[in-house]
Amino acid sequence: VSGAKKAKTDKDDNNTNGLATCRMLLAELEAHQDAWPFLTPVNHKAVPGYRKVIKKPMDFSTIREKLTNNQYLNLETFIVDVNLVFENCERFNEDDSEIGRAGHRMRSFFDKRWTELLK
Ligand SMILES: Cc1ncccc1N[C@@H](C)c1cnc2ccsc2c1
Repeated sequence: VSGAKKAKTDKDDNNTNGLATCRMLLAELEAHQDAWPFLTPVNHKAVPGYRKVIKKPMDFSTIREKLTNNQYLNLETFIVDVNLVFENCERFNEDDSEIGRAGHRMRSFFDKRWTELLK
């Protein structure tokens, strides 16, 4: 029947719980030129003290895994993990270091992008 209202289903609103936004933001983080220190879990065997100092390690590949396994309820829980990457970086690395500077650049990039997307 023409004009019949189509039932709204999740697949229609492809940004259910902001997960499409999470996928877009994560792809941009992974592609960023300053992402290199954050692409894989820090190898605590190769980085003395890391396991003791950083209680909740996080990196972009782990976030990718969690997103793929549907472990993020919404954009907020995703943003908590992304911010954990940057908090760990600031805790362990000097601001005036290669990794420390990369972390600051990545954090300001991310803050700008998700606030733009949420406007
Ligand atoms: C984010 C972070 N925080 C503290 C220590 C390491 C790292 N990143 C790892 C991948 C890493 C591990 N090893 C090296 C060696 C040169 S750069 C680099 C990066």
